[in-house]
Parts: sequence; C-alpha cells; structure tokens
Amino acid sequence: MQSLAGHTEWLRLVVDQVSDYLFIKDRDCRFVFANRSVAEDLGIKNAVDLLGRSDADIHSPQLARKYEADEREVMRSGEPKIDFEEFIIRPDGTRKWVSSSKFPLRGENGVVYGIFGISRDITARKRTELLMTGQARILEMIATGRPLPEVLEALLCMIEEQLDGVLGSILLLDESGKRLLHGAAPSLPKAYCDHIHGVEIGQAVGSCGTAAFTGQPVIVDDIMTNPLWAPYTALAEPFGLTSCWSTPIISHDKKVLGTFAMYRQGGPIADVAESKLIADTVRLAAIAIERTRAEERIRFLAENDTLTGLPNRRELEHQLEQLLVDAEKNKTGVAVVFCDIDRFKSVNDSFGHAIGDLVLQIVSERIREVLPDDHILIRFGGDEFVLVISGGLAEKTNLQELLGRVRAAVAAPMHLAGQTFRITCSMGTSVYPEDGATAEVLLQHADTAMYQSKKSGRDTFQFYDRMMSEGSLMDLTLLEDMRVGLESNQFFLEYQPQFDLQSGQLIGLEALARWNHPKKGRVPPSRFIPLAEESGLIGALGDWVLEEACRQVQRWNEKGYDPILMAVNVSQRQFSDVNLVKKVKETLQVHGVKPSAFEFEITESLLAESPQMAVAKLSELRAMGMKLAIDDFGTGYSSLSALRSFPLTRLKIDRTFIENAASDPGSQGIVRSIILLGRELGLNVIAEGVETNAQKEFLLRSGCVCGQGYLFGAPMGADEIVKLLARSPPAQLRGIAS
Ligand SMILES: Nc1nc2c(ncn2[C@@H]2O[C@@H]3COP(=O)(O)O[C@H]4[C@@H](O)[C@H](n5cnc6c(=O)[nH]c(N)nc65)O[C@@H]4COP(=O)(O)O[C@H]3[C@H]2O)c(=O)[nH]1
Repeated sequence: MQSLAGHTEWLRLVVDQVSDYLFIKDRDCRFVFANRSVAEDLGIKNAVDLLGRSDADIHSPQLARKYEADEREVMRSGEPKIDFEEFIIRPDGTRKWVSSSKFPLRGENGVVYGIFGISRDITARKRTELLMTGQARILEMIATGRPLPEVLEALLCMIEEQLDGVLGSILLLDESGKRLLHGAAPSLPKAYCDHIHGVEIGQAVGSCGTAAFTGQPVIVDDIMTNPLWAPYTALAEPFGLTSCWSTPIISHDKKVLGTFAMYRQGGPIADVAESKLIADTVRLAAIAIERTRAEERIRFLAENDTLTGLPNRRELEHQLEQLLVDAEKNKTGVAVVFCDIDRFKSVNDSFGHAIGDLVLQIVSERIREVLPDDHILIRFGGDEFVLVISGGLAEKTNLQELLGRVRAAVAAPMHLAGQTFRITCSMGTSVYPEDGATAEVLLQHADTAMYQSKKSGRDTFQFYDRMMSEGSLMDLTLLEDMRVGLESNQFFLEYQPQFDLQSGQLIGLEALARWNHPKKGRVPPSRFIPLAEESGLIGALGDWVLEEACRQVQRWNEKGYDPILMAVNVSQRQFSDVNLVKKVKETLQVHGVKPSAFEFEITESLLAESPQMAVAKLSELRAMGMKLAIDDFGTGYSSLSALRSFPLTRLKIDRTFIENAASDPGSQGIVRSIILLGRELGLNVIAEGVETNAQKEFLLRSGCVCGQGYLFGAPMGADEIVKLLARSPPAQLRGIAS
C-alpha cells in the first residue's frame, strides 16, 4: 500500500515536470486529474484545486462549450480525437495556442468513464502562421483597393493578436505636415482618439507627436513620468494608458506619413514589442497609405485641372447631368455660363506663359470668390471657364446681377511682374429648360451666346437667344455666297485718302474691300471680314485685294499719275501664310509696282501672337522696301521695348481715341503718348477716323503729322481718287525712309 502511495507521488512529480498539459476528466467533463502546466496557465496555484471543476467554472461560456462538445464526442464515439488545434485564454487575457489529443478512458468492462487529454503549446508557430496569413490578407486588401481605414484597422487587429495586451493606433500626418489625424485604433477608447485627432507635432508631444516630428521611434515605458508626455498625462490617465511605443511610418522617398503606436494599460511596453513585427507593420502601413494617396492623386488629376485646382471638363458633364435630373424633379432652373478670357493669347505671348498661368489662376480665384460655394466653377480648357448656377440664382435678374459682379471682379486691375493690366472676359449664358434639355445642348448654346459677347466688343455677357443659332446658319450661307462672290467679281476696292495735316496734301490711300451682294446689296466689311477670318477665306480675299490694289496702281502708273503710297490691310491668318513674302514679291513684280509704294497695315495683336515669326517676316518685307504700319494702335498690349524690335514705319492711332480726343482728357493723353512714342521710335504717326475740325486742330497741336477720316474724304472709288490725283500730285510721306 505504502509502495503504491510512493509510486503515485513519484508519478505526480514526473507529470508536473512536463510542460504539456496532461489531464483527466470524468463523464461530466470535470477534472479528476491535471498537471501543474494546466493549473499554472489557468492562474491556479495548486493543481489539486482544479479537481471537481468543469470548464464552465474556469473559461468563458463560449470556450467552455467548445471544449465540452469535443470531449463529449470522444466519449460518445469511443474514438480518440488526435492532434487538433485549439486555444485557451489565460486570466490575464493572453492567448495560448495548443495542439491537443483527447482519448476515451475505458474501464476493464470496456465502459467509457472519462477522457484523457494532452495538449502541446504551439503559440509561437501559430502566431507566425497567423502573421503570414494576416499580412497576405492585408496586402490583398491594399491590392483590391479597400478603404484605408479598413486596411489600417485590420493591420492593427493583426498586431493586437500577435502582441498580448497591446492596443494599436495609427495616426496620419495631414497635408500640411503639421498635424496628426486619426487613422485607426480598434481597441483604444474613442474619447482618447478624439482628443488626439488634430494634435500638432513637435519636439515633446507625447510619443506620436514627437516620433512624427523627429522621424525616430519614441519608446515611453512610463507615461506618467516621461517628460515627453508631461502635457498629456491627464489625457492618458483616465484611460489607464501607462506606456506607449511609437514608430514613424516613412514613405519610399523618406517622408513621414504618420505613426504606428502600441499602448499598454498597466506595465511597460518595451518587453512586449518585437522589432521585426514593428518594422513589418510600419512597412505595410506605408504601402497602404502611399497607395491610397497615389490613387487620390490620380483621381484628383482625372477630375481636376492642375493649374487652377478647379474640376475639369469631364467632371462638368457628370455634375451637370446630375443637376439637370434634380432640376427636372424639383422644377428649378439651371444656368450654364461660358466664360472666355478676352485676348488671352496676346497676354500669353506678350508676357510669357508663366504670367499667362498666373492670370488664369487669378481669374479662377476671382470668379470663385464671387460665386457662392454651392455653385459649380470648372476650367473647361485653355482660357475657358464654365459656371453652373442652380436654384434661385439661376433666375434672370439674379443671374444678371451675379454675372455683372463676375465681370467686374475679373476686370479689376492685375499687378504682375512689375506690370499693371486689366483682363476682361466675355460670357454667354443658357438656361435650363428654356434653352436646352441636355448638358450638351446647354453648353453649346452658352458657347454660342459667349461668341456673341465677343462679337459685340468683349467684356460683357449675353443670354442665349434662338436667333443666335439661326445667325450661325446665316453665317454659313453668307460664307458660301462670299466664295461665289470672290469668283464672280462681286468684290471691289474703295480707297480712302490720307493727308498731310499741315499742308493738306494727299500722301497715300488705304484700300478697303467692298462686297456688292447680288441679292443683299452692299454687305459691310464688319460683317464679312470677321467671317472670312474665322473660315480661312480671308487668305483668298487678301490675295485678291493685293492683286487688285496692284492692278490699280499699275493702271494709274500707266496713265502717268505720280506714284502714291497704297496701304492694304493684312489679317492675322494672311500674315501667317508661309508663302506671304513670295506671293507679295511676285504680285508686285507682275504689275510693275515698286515695293516702296506699298504699305501693309497689320494689327498689334498680330505682333503679340508670334513675335519671332512677325519680326522675321516683317524684316523680309521691309528689306524689299515695303512700308509697315500698325493699325488700330493703342488697343493691344505692345510695350515700347517690344515695338522697337519690329521694323515698322508708322503707327495708326485707333479711331476710338480720336473720336473723344477733342473733349476727353484720357483719350487726349493716350493720343499724345502715341505721337511721342512714334517720334521716339522714328515712326510716322497717322490718326484715323478724323471727323471734325476740333479733332484735326488737337492733332496738329499735338504734333501728329498725318490724318485720315470723313473730314478729308470717305473711302471712294478709283474714279474719285483720279480727280484728287489730278488736282494735286501726291506728296512724299514725312518721317518714313523709302
Ligand atoms: N467712324 C468713322 N469710320 C471711318 C472714318 N474714316 C474711315 N472710316 C472707316 O474706318 C475703317 C478703316 O479701316 P480699318 O481700321 O483698317 O478697319 C477695317 C479693316 O480692319 C477691315 N477691312 C476692310 N477691308 C479689308 C481688307 O481688304 N482686308 C482686311 N484684312 N481687312 C479689311 O474692315 C474694317 C472696317 O472697314 P470699313 O468698314 O471699310 O471701315 C474703314 C473706314 O470706312 C471716319 O472718319 N469715321
């Protein structure tokens, strides 16, 4: 008996040395035997204290039910359950994975009276497995574009599963690089996260604020005493947070993206953290954040214009369609406004593209400031913007008032690169449902109305009118008529005389195109010249004008009249023709006209469009001996230095300045400056549109040499000019080299 007792004692000593769990349970699943390993992990000092207790007395009901179900099945079937994985949760909340085998215990009569169990610790292996599958799952989430908060949360859950008692948190550095924003923290109290959200980073801002600022990990084992946490102890204390290890999340190009922090409630953090796990976690977090930011950037680029930050054309169509659906439902209006900057190309060419870009940014900001936030402004492309206005503001009187403010805001002076100038815009508006039912039609009609604003002198806005579209149709018919007219001699030239203001002598003629339409009668140049320019027909018309002017000079030469300077207008498109110089040379030669008796009138904007090409071409024409004038001078953006580089011979002061010159001091000042500028550059100056003696007197007083206008003679036929030529031979132009 004694030997048996000694034997039992000896047996217990042996089984208590074994690190595996060894246990026996009766038919009611109550412990009848357990070794020390089982008791220790359950926080029970003496293994005998386990005897008679069931899993329900020790574990959570969920775990207890699972263990019991397995054991009852072994007893019922009489078959052992070998090497299966399960886990226990210790009283401190940590998890232990085990590989268990449970065998039925039979008496000599073969009756099963309990189970014998053995379980081996496989936590390390299991964690590695879980870590690998967890990481693979997170990479899959990143690859399939799951939302960032979801990915970060899964990442932290994986960490919390790996590191017992750790509460994870990820904070993201905001765009300014100054503040940390909440990313994910599945186990931290919400109130704590709310406090941290938006914290400014710095030298001593807890663990995360400091880690983000320095770019280095910050390990704080005692929050209450560490100086980095001094301002935040009161924040951590109510939540029982005692330690925190924060590691900066760094991008591939070494920028701080945020922080990954591990907190503990009770005890230091340094003993639970594993550096390899931390390194893997911040790497995965960096991939997730960078991928999300790259996607956001791509989306932004796809939907917005990079220069102004405004939504782009693609976005407009999408948003406008949606607005129209809402407007249809709510029976409200939507206005589409096309806004185009006037003469933007000239701005770009005169001041450079960098200034052009700034102008676009300023214009977009100015419009945005005037437009209430809930209405849309998009950059349609180039110098075109589209405003979409809905609700009460889309009603005509409100809209008029709003567009007036947009117009004024855009036109306010701009001070850029040491220059001050005004930019204006032309706008056109179409309104749903009156002017169109779809986004496409509304845009098209707003564009048509904008085009009308341009035609009517720019710096204004127009509402779409059906007649405008009909006008476009009429334009097409007129264009066709013009083609026919050019071939069937419906065009002819009139000549307007130019005079020396002092001597009153004839000094030159300006050839002006005229069209006698078989049905419509005289069509004014203001109608057909812009149409010819837009359509490209101006090339053929310009060739014809040059040819006809040369023929006329030739006729007068043959009749023995003294040679007179003949000026012809050259449009922008005509000037861009690569064969222009060759054509002019040939035409003059064919008709025996001296180039020195010919003048080209070009516009200021033409010089601004492409200054290098203009200098090259003008130099060639000038080298032939032709004279070169700038027409409508004063309306463009020419600067003194730019003008110097062009080989010009005269400036024609724009009619609008002469119109007011006798009375308006502003116009007088401009006229005087142009005359001075001409003198400074050694150019002859002629005033156009002189209608009154008062204007003539003012010009004489200001030192203007030449004039042209109804006061001296309207454009007239060649026969009338002959009478002038017969009366007095033309004088040489003063101030121009031949
Ligand atoms: N109010 C007023 N107007 C005066 C006076 N004196 C002359 N005019 C008008 O002023 C315009 C002068 O021509 P522009 O500035 O070159 O302006 C021209 C020019 O830009 C263009 N144009 C005319 N013929 C041609 C041409 O053959 N080729 C090209 N490219 N353009 C042409 O059409 C524009 C208009 O031509 P027009 O209607 O003939 O109008 C002419 C002329 O009739 C005046 O005292 N008061």
